[in-house]
Amino acid sequence: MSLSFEQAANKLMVALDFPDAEQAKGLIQTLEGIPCYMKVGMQLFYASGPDFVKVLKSRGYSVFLDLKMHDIPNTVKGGARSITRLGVDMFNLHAAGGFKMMTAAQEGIQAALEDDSSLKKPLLIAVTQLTSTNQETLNREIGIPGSVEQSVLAYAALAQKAGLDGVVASPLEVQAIKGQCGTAFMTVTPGIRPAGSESGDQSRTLTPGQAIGQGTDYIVVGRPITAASDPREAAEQIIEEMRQE
Ligand SMILES: O=c1ccn([C@@H]2O[C@H](COP(=O)(O)O)[C@@H](O)[C@H]2O)c(=O)[nH]1
Repeated sequence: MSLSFEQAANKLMVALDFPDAEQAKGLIQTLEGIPCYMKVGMQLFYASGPDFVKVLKSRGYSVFLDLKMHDIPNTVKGGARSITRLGVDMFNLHAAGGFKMMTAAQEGIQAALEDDSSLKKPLLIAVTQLTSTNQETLNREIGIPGSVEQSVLAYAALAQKAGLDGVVASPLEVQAIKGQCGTAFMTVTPGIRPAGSESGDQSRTLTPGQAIGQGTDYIVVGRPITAASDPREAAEQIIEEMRQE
C-alpha cells in the first residue's frame, strides 16, 4: 500500500547542515507545511545551540539531535541528561562507545525525566558504521576486519542488548538489521541519493524509493535538498518517490 504525502513526509529527516541559524531558518521557511523531521547536526548545534532546537520545537517539528556522542560513560550520561532537557524527540551516540556507555546514556535520560516529569522520553539510537565508510576504510584505515555489514550487525546487536531504540546505518543494511533485530528495531538511514545526484563523501547509498523499499523507518537527506536550486521542489520529489514504494 502506498504512503500518503503526510506518511512519507513523516519519514523524511531533513539535515539542517548550515553554519548559522539564519540560513537554517531560511530553509525551514521554504519547506513550510511539509511535516518532515528536522535533523540538527554538529555544525548548526555548535553555532546556534539549544536556542535553535527550541525554535524548531516551537514550530511543531520533531527534532533529531545528531551529535553522535562518544565518550566515557559518565560524560555521556551527563550529556544525555542535558540533551533530554532540550525536549528533542531523538538523539544518538556511537555504538563503538560500548555497552556501558550506551546504558549510561539511558541513565542520563531517566535522570532528566525524574528532574522534570513534563519531558517526553526521547528515542536513543546508535551509529553503527558511518555511511561514508567503505570496505577499504574499514579494513585498511580503521583496522576492523570483516565486512561492513558484519560490523554494522555486530554494533546493532550490541545497541539492542543495551536497550536502545534503533541504529543509524546505510539503507543497504536495513534488511539484515531488521532480520537480526526484528522489525520494531528502528533504522535511520542517511546515505540517500536521488538517481543522478552526486554521492559526494557518501559511500553506501540508495535512492529515497529504494531505501523505503528496503523497509527503513526514516531516511536522512541533506545536500540533495539543501543544495538544490529549488529545495522545496527537491523535497517534494523525494516525498513523491517515497510514496511510490
Ligand atoms: O552514518 C552517517 C551518520 C550521519 N550522517 C548525517 O546525515 C546527513 C547526510 O547528509 P547528506 O548531505 O545527505 O549527505 C549529514 O548530516 C550527516 O552528518 C551521515 O551522512 N551518515
